[in-house]
Amino acid sequence: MTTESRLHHPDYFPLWRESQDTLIRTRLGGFYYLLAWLLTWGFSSTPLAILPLGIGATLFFTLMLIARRSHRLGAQETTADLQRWIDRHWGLILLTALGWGLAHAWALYRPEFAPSRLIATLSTIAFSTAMAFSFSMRKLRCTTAILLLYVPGLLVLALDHQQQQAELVTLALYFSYLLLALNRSHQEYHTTIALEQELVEQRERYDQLSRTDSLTQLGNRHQFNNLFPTLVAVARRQHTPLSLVLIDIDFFKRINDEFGHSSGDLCLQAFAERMREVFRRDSDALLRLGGEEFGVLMPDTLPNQARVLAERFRSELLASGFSLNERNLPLTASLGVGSFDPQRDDSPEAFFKRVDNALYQAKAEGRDRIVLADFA
Ligand SMILES: Nc1nc2c(ncn2[C@@H]2O[C@H](COP(=O)(O)OP(=O)(O)OP(=O)(O)O)[C@@H](O)[C@H]2O)c(=O)[nH]1
Repeated sequence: MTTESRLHHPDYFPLWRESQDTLIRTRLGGFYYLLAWLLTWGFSSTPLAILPLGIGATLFFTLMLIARRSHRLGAQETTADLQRWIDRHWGLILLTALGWGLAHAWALYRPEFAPSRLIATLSTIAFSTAMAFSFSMRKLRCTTAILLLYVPGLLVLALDHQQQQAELVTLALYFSYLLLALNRSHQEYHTTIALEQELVEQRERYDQLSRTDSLTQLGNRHQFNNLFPTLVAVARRQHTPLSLVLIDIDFFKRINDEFGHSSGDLCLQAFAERMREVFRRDSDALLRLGGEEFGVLMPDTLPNQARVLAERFRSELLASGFSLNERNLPLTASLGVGSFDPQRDDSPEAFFKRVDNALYQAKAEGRDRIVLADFA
């Protein structure tokens, strides 16, 4: 199954979209955590005196950056693959958030960070704001990430709440705003996804309609034009058989003339139903190519198998005719049957022409018969 066709599956699309969004939005994040730490450390009063801590935290944020960047989204096969990728990526996001929350708390706690504590606090506000707006696809996880960013710092401020009251209250208020913003952003995100999904499904429906003959529900000429060259190319490349049966109803004009156009339509529908009963393989493509001309494309079908099926179709049609208003009318068809032969057919058009000539010959020889293009 291609990604394109999987996207039309209602369970697959939201996860696929979410993983794409997560990937795009996480790209820059890892870098800014590292930068914020380097600034906080570098502008502390004694960066060299806290070298082990400085290097340790730098390594941690570098590692997180590399892990995020290298956690790529491959050609994910199933919804379970996507779900696993999203879970793992959230693991990285939450771990980075915890790392930064602790770094911020440490910067608030230790006096050597006094000159750079504003950098750390501003960074916490920036990271949690970005989190609330950019990662709102999962509310619980995003709330956890904001808590991990915020709570360690708030706890440190609370320890010394007499001195830090203003900062503590401001940060706590901003925190409540972030939770409200996250809630709204979460709803907006999922409304947008639902709309997009509806569009994808609508496009699929229109696409299906444009490929289907509305009277018989078989594939139409447009579908044939798309499918035929592709199947011929596959048969040529993989050396697999491909058979084509062209069918034309005999004297169909008489039905229209004698019983009216709507009876002619009923006849075409019954004819298509009969085709579905005989050519039953999933891989067979049943098509209405024009007025009363039909085609069956049969991949992986040898000439003899195609001939047997075509003959069965012809004889059963002859035997049963067409029932109209409790009357049984005679109904026959002429058929051209052929298989793609790379030695003889240098193009899809040449193959079609060969089978079409066989159909023409079946008509010319008296109708209600099969002519094999391979021997014509
Ligand atoms: N009811 C109906 N008739 C259609 C439709 N499309 C084409 N036709 C009719 O199909 C008839 C085809 O007539 P012809 O091409 O002379 O073929 P035929 O009468 O089947 O004769 P042979 O093919 O030579 O055996 C015409 O009368 C068309 O109007 C359709 O969608 N509905």
